Amino acid sequence: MELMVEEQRSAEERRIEEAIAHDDIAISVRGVRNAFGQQVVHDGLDLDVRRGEILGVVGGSGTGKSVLMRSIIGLQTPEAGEITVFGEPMIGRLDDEALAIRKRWGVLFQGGALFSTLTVAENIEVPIREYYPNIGATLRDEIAAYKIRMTGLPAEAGPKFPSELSGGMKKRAGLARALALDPDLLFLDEPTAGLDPIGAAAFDEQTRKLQQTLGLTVFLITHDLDTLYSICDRVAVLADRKVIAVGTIEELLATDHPWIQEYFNGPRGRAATAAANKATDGRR
Ligand SMILES: Nc1ncnc2c1ncn2[C@@H]1O[C@H](COP(=O)(O)OP(=O)(O)OP(=O)(O)O)[C@@H](O)[C@H]1O
Repeated sequence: MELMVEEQRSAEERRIEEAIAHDDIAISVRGVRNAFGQQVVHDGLDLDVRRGEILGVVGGSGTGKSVLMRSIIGLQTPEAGEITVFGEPMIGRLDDEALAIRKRWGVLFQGGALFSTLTVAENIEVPIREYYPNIGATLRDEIAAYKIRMTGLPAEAGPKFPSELSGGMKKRAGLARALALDPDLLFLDEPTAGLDPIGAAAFDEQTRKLQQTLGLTVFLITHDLDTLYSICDRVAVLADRKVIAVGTIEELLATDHPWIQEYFNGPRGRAATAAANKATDGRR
């Protein structure tokens, strides 16, 4: 269900659509510096996210994964550097200036961040109300119902409040809200945190399926090694205030950075490798 009707599209929106269709780099981050008082979180951070990939973002606690995501989506203003999304500069752009690009992404924040006083359907409708105030209640409800189905939630979830949902259902409701505007870019901050392994694997599978069918570019922050092995095309590693390496897991394993070796070759990393190899063998 495409929300964007032809006459609503401004010249800027058309330019962004062109970029989305043709640019190979969805997000470009160059020389970004973020600091909170004396604490420097990023310094000279560079990263490219390729169009159509799932990029996993990993790093120790506090290395600034969420701050990086917030910088890209304009919730945090870096002290220095450049960030473009589909060629549009993001730093220092006022909310309404970057509106056309903001409509093209969806965000699932850590913990889901659903509005507790709104039902699932009402939560999904929030971005539609905000960005497309002319869309009527009936169409809004239809879109919400469609997104509920799309993320694997039962139809009965629509009128429920977040407090009535399981952890996995809350994540799916958050994902449904992130997909409300048919985005091209999806930001997921630790989507499988707090889910049991079966729920986490199902969520990963849903993410992969949606990414493939909708042609999404996904920026995915995670600590979950299984997620990295099962659905990420490439992985970016944050350490020492920068992205110290980015590539496939195989490419990362060929580097000799101690954190990367410890992370992927530690006991949990080895278990995830074995599970991934078993899954690949099973598919042959
Ligand atoms: N608004 C803020 N004010 C002050 N410090 C902040 C703010 N936001 C983040 N920080 C600090 O920046 C650092 C990076 O935080 P961030 O949440 O990005 O880490 P992370 O890599 O996502 O960690 P985790 O894996 O634990 O979620 C932390 O030390 C955090 O305390």
